Amino acid sequence: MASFIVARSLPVLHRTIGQVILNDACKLHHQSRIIQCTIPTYTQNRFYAEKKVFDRNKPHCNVGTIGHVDHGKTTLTAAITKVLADQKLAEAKKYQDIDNAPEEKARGITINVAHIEYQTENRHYGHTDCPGHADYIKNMITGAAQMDGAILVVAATDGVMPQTREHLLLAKQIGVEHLVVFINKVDAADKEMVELVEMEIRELMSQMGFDGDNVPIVSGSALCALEGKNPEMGSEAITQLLKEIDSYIPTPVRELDKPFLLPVEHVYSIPGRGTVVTGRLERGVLKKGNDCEFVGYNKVMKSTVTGVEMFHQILEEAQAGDQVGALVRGVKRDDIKRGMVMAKPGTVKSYDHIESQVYILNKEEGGRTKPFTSFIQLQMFCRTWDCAIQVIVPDKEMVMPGEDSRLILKMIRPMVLEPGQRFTLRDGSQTLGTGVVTKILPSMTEGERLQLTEGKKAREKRVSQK
Ligand SMILES: Nc1nc2c(ncn2[C@@H]2O[C@H](COP(=O)(O)OP(=O)(O)OP(=O)(O)O)[C@@H](O)[C@H]2O)c(=O)[nH]1
Ligand SMILES: [Mg+2]
Repeated sequence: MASFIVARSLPVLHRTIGQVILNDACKLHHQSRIIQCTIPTYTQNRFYAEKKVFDRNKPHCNVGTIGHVDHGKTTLTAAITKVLADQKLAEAKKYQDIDNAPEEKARGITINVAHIEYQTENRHYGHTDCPGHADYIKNMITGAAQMDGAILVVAATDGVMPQTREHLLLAKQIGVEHLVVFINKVDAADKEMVELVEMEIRELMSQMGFDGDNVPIVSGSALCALEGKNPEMGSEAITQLLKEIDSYIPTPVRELDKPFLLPVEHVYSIPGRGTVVTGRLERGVLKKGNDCEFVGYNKVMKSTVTGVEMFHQILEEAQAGDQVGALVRGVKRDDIKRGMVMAKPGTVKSYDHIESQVYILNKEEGGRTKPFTSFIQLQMFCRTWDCAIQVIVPDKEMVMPGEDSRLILKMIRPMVLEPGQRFTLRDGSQTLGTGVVTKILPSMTEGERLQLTEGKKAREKRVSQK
């Protein structure tokens, strides 16, 4: 901890005083509004605090918790930080620190994804805790899109449930290939039940194209670990889980030599500092002083990066794969939106008309039961954005569930896309398929776009009348 001068308005300090350890100098200067105090890091994003420089001494890997609502993903996230904090490898996060939005506290469920940092002996981790509730699947998709591997949490008391399947499916489609399973709540289930759930998971994962026979499955109780009870199913199970994560999820090869690209996940305005955008750096290297461009939603805005951080620690340079916060100059918070891409100027463009190859899920995989034809309106999810689209089936009358098909997609607004990029298609609350961009087509005319907008409005009207 370091001493430094804070010359800010007192009400701000008063609000955060619980987290600030004041020394004698502070009390002396209290009246003169110049406060000297000792403070671990800035709180409420309002302080200029002395920050640590991030020490890149281990490979960085992004993981996270997925699974059905209430199976214990947030409890497990908190438990991991507790167990690692005991080894000085993390800062312990309480359950309430992770689910900290008022609605999350009131309902006891996760709504927004939360990013947490910890380390093992081998790697530095960014951990994304995803919501399990079906209503927040959109947030889950964004969260999972940033993971190199995931922890599937299944409660022994429930076994496989609808969002266990759906999250597995989405993970597969998004390209999260390596999963480790944690069977939770073994304190509330008997041994036979745990064994049955394990068999059920292996079978389901094999069906979905994962290596179900060999996937590491650890059983334990996140709650016991968090409360420091029953170490065998508590802290020891967490340690075992971390070992499996370390060895089973490979560190991906990062594209460091390409121009940088960061899909924007959140935008914050920090008084006195400016606008900060966060997200996972998809490729390249990002440094303070780099010129950048925000592209998406019919806009292109130029800016300059004036600071780069990871988990509130200063980065000399952010590398692909890092969970980054970038301070940018000259753009307001309201100018930037989640879903835009921050990239090296001139390296990306947005498009609204593409050709793609898409696999349409069958009923068993959670997809549609009926075929569809041209002009169906769907929602396309990609990186951190989603957008209404109209589908044209160029080669045949209709596409059956379980089929692979070439599809032309017309988007209601241009977004950043490139050949080879993967995406998910959803119809209301149902995942319909997964695809890859194969070709960029000439931009739509104003008339075509207008037709699309009118079609979307008519559809929304029909849905609201139902
Ligand atoms: N008995 C028992 N209860 C647990 C355990 N882990 C979590 N719980 C309880 O299960 C409930 C749900 O836990 P959460 O961690 O919020 O579940 P979640 O998966 O994050 O839920 P969503 O994010 O809303 O999908 C809470 O009441 C926890 O205290 C466990 O190991 N044993
Ligand atoms: Mg949760």
